[in-house]
Amino acid sequence: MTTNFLDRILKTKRLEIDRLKQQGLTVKHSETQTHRGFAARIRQADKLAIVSEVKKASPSKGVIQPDFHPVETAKTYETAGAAAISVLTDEEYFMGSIKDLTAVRREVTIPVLRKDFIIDEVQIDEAYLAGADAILLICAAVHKERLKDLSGYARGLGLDVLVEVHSEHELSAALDASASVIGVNNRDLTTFEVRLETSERLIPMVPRDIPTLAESGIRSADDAARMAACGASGILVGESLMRAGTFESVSATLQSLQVVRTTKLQMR
Ligand SMILES: O=C(O)c1ccccc1NCC(=O)[C@H](O)[C@H](O)COP(=O)(O)O
Repeated sequence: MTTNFLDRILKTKRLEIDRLKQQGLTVKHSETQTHRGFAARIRQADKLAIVSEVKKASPSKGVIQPDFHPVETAKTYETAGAAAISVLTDEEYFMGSIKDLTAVRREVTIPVLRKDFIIDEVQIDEAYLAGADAILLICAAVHKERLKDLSGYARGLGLDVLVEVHSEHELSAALDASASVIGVNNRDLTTFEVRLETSERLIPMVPRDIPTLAESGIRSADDAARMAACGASGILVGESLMRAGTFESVSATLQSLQVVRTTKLQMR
């Protein structure tokens, strides 16, 4: 049997889940928290909503930003007009941390997404306790029925759920799982190949009342305009913002991506 990179990541996640369960990590019902609406921010943005990602490294690119300051980066994103922040919390493959999420959430006022490979309720509890407003669920990582369970569990805690798809088949599972937002990942997580055509094919199939994000490989105003033209409510951008460097350069990059939404999109 061949093992792809996603399988490798999920194997690591199962070990992390065992550790979290051994620690007895769980949400008590008295621990109610106020959440910033992630889906609402994407829906309401008058231009293409930019979910800006705090991402030190990735399996496909290695170290992206060696001079990594998650809180400063997130504050720059917010000042430059990001709709929300995505924090990669995976340690082993992305050099992130759940502590980065807590620190970022404390210093910004916009919603914060936990970007990780979530396959168990205990990881949702961990996200909740760390202060996340939303979590990511990846269709390629869980079976259809588990996706529904995990989405229902997160929404029961008041978290928004971004469900990520890469094919028609996965889109149907995401719709069944009552996603708050549907993300189309342009990156194939098994081969790392990036094709913006994936969003162009799938986003028009999403019912108009569900906000959508085009994810990965968006580097220029032209790319952003292509995503807006196919009806995306917003885009999720990591690498090109992380490589931008200075405050001025990050702001200029982010603002260049905030293209006008299409007429069709304004109706979402
Ligand atoms: O980025 C990777 O190499 C990667 C590999 C395997 C699984 C997931 C991966 N990335 C997660 C993401 O979805 C991206 O960080 C996100 O969409 C931003 O993409 P980009 O703008 O291309 O950094």
